[in-house]
Amino acid sequence: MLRDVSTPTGPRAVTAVAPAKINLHLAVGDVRADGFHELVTVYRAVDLWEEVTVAIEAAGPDDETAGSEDDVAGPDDDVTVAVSGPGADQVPTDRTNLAARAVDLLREEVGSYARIAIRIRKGVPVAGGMAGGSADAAAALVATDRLLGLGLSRAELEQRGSRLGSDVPFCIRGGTALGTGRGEELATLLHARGEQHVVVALAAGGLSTPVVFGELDRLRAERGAAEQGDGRAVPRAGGTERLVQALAGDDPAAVAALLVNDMEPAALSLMPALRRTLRAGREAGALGGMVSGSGPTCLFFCADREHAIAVAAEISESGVAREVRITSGPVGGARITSDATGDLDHDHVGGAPSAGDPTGK
Ligand SMILES: C[C@@](CO)(OP(=O)(O)O)[C@H](O)COP(=O)(O)OP(=O)(O)OC[C@H]1O[C@@H](n2ccc(N)nc2=O)[C@H](O)[C@@H]1O
Ligand SMILES: Nc1ncnc2c1ncn2[C@@H]1O[C@H](COP(=O)(O)OP(=O)(O)O)[C@@H](O)[C@H]1O
Repeated sequence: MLRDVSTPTGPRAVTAVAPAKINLHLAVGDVRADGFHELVTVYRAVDLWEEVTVAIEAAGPDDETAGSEDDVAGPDDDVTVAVSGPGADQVPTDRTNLAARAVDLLREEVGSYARIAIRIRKGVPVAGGMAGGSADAAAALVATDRLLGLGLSRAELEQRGSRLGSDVPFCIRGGTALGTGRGEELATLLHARGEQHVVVALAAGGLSTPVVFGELDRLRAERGAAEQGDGRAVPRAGGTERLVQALAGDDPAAVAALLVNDMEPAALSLMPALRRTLRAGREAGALGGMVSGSGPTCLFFCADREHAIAVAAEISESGVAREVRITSGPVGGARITSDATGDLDHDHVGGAPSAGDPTGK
């Protein structure tokens, strides 16, 4: 099954893209014994993309030693990572990079010694609650599978992805899906085809996902005693049925009325300035606004693209956001955009559909 990566035939560099996600519904349950929280979420892939190129620099000397200890974790320079685009300086370039971990996972599985160069172009806000790192892992898995000739199915790639992060399987799958477990168990929502146009307001700085989950636990514990009715309780989202029904239709206002994010109070507690951002979006006439996942990016849902452009302009003018973008969804999941022969050649690397383009188009 494993292609001989030392031969000059076949792709020597593969580029894949993977989309950002938003959570239209994010219900967070209690923390589990493994430290993760039980989630019920409606994921949607939107038109902001990470682009990952995975290239073979040189093959290892003796693939026949596959299975020896050496091939399990190669020396540090076996996999190199270069990152470009907005926020690149906040992304690790060592083996902890999720794209590098994805490459390692597949190399380890087949005992490949190939030296790999990874190039990431960021198009998703870093640490913004839109799964940029997970999208890197998703794109890297898809690209490495092709590069090493593994031929894994989408389901097999998603299963590998779940070992790298809860959001990774969805970044592979794309579209709209119900996520359960810690977010990695997916069921595609085939009828949820209504399009959403969304204004994305980036904050100055990021929020750490585990810190926001921790803050939610803290708030719930602190206010738990008050859940009898003094209004201080941290709300918990109900079921997804009505939202799923609304997503099958073409009324963006009906969808906007049903958006919910249990993590929002925790993100607001850690970054109170986000209240101003949410207020600015409401005042700009958005149909609905919410913090994106663990934040601090805020999302504003609009009637159509023209409406989104108007809302974006007003939010931008109000000065509450570091940067404002427009995007839409659903879009598909991770896919290969270039399967080049020869050394890593950036002129041949297909551009991500919208990486770095503020309009998302
Ligand atoms: C909250 C969500 C909502 O989609 O995304 P973001 O908004 O951060 O992008 C996700 O659950 C984030 O998924 P992801 O970023 O892949 O998280 P992981 O790497 O799996 O986990 C990072 C850490 O977050 C916490 N975590 C994550 C998922 C989960 N269901 N419960 C958790 O408590 C754990 O502390 C874990 O160690
Ligand atoms: N490719 C990557 N590999 C590893 N970490 C990453 C990668 N991209 C971003 N990060 C880091 O992971 C953390 C979360 O980033 P990101 O995935 O962009 O946001 P979020 O988890 O909020 O959706 C940040 O600290 C960021 O530096």
